[in-house]
This record gives sequence, structure tokens and C-alpha cells, in this order.
Amino acid sequence: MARVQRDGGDDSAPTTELPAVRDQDPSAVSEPVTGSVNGRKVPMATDKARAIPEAAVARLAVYLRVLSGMAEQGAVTVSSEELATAAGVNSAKLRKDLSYIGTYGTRGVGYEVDVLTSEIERVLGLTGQQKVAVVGIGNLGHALANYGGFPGRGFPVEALFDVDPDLIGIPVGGLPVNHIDDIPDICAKRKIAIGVIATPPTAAQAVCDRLVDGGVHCVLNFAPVVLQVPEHVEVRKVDLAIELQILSFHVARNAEQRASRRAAAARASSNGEVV
Ligand SMILES: NC(=O)c1ccc[n+]([C@@H]2O[C@H](COP(=O)([O-])OP(=O)(O)OC[C@H]3O[C@@H](n4cnc5c(N)ncnc54)[C@H](O)[C@@H]3O)[C@@H](O)[C@H]2O)c1
Repeated sequence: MARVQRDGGDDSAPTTELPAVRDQDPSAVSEPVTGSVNGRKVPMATDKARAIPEAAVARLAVYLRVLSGMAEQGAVTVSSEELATAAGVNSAKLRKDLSYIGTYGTRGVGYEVDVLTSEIERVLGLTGQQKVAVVGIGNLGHALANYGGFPGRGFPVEALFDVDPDLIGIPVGGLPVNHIDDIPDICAKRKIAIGVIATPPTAAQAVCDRLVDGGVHCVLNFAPVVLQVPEHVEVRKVDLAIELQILSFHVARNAEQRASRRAAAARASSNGEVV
């Protein structure tokens, strides 16, 4: 089977094919084309599939989290400005992101919170549960296995694996740790959708191969190594060091911009200009 190198960064997968959506001017705010699913009004899909940038997919997940908080507080509708502000983006970007999924607010009303929530969930594939297995139950694996926030978001942790004999059979977060030899069998039986790799980098590829053998199609890789996977397997890599380096770049750039603004103000002031 053909294998490709994946590190899950934006460059490797800049767009994602969405389920069919309406093709329409992204900036338009108009009456949505709606139908009914289980008695709920939802936008209707057309036969035109459309790619969505990875960055927009990430923002959809943020909108979903914000919408869930609004729903908890009893909000029924939300304007694009309110939702954009709460999500930390501008409203034009929000409307464009939502246009990718064929969702358009109603002028003067905005979006119905429950309809928009269902639509984003559908597009992100969150309408069902995506079972998760964690491999490598060390510091990070323990934290992930014990974190209670995943099941509520549709990601129940259903299997844990390690190679350390002292850990096998020990419950972590209520689940016993299994040996990695059982990864293919258990993942296939429990229909695990997502494998999380929290092993040392040297072990990650072999672990990934076992997950793939068990039918796992999505891998979230915390180990600092690029994985080889078959074409049909999606890998996302989480690298805190890279995130810190990106933050550091922004901090340095902001400092430079402040320094050059101060220098310009000092020059203007020494020339007698009002600044
Ligand atoms: N991406 C990030 O931001 C981030 C942050 C912290 C750690 N990490 C990475 O996550 C990984 C885990 O870090 P940690 O601090 O939890 O390490 P750790 O040493 O505490 O835990 C590693 C676990 O993996 C197990 N293991 C070793 N070989 C294995 C194998 N072949 N199969 C299954 N399990 C095996 C060990 O028994 C141990 O329980 C490392 O690769 C680390 O670099 C990434």
C-alpha cells in the first residue's frame, strides 16, 4: 500500500473536502435555503462539494465552542458580530468561514444558535461519537486519559495502550492499560476512529502502523517525528515547541514594531512636529 509522509501541518493538507454545500457569494447575508432533519431546520446541501482551508476548519471548531457556551446561557440567536467578537475574529472572516459550509445568517436576525451548531457539527463530522485510543501512558498519556473534557465533545477515550509491563492492566481514567500487541485487535473491535500517539519518538512509527492495522484512519501525533501512513490516513501533529516558536516570532515582531513607532515619534518630535 502506498505510504505518504505526514506531519499534519497546514502545508500538507491546506484544504479539506466538505460534504456538498451551496455555492454562493461568501459575503452574502441572505435567507438560508433550509430543510428539516429530525424536525430541526438545517441548511440544505446541494451536489456541489467545496474545499475549505484548514485554517477555516480550525475556526469552525472555535465557533462551535463559543456557540455551545452561548446555548448554555440560553441564547437562541446570535449576530455575526457577536459570534465573531466572542471567537476573536472579524465578522467578515466569520461570514466567509460559514459560507464554506453553506450557512448564511438572516439579515437583522443573525444565526439560530442550534441550527448553526448542528451544521458545524455535521461538517466537522461530530454528529456521532469518534472513539479515541491513547498509546503511551506516560506523563502526557495519563493527562489525556484522565481529561474529562473529551467525551462531552464527542471523543470518548475507549482504549489505552503501553509497552511497560508495570502499566499493563492498571486502570487510568477508569480504563485498563492494554499491551501494544493488542492494538490492532482492540481498535478493530471497539471501532476506534482516532489514535493518539504519546510515546517516545522512536516508538511512534511502529505504534502508528499497529493503529492503521486496527482500522484507525486518524492519528493525532504528539511525538516529534514525521509519520509514514497510507494515503487514506489523516495525521495531525501537535508540537508545543513549534507553537512557542511561533509565539516568540510574534512577540519579537511586535517589539520591533513598537520600537520603530517610538523611533518615528522621537524623530517627528525632534523636528518639532506634533505627534
Ligand atoms: N507535542 C507536545 O507538545 C508534547 C508535549 C510533551 C510531550 N510530547 C511528546 O509526547 C511523547 C510522550 O511524552 P511524555 O512526557 O508523556 O513521555 P513519558 O516518557 O512520560 O511517557 C512515554 C510512555 O510511552 C511508553 N512507551 C515507550 N515505548 C512504547 C511503545 N513502543 N509503545 C507504546 N508505549 C511506549 C512508555 O512506557 C511511557 O509510558 C514524547 O514523544 C514527547 O516528546 C509532546
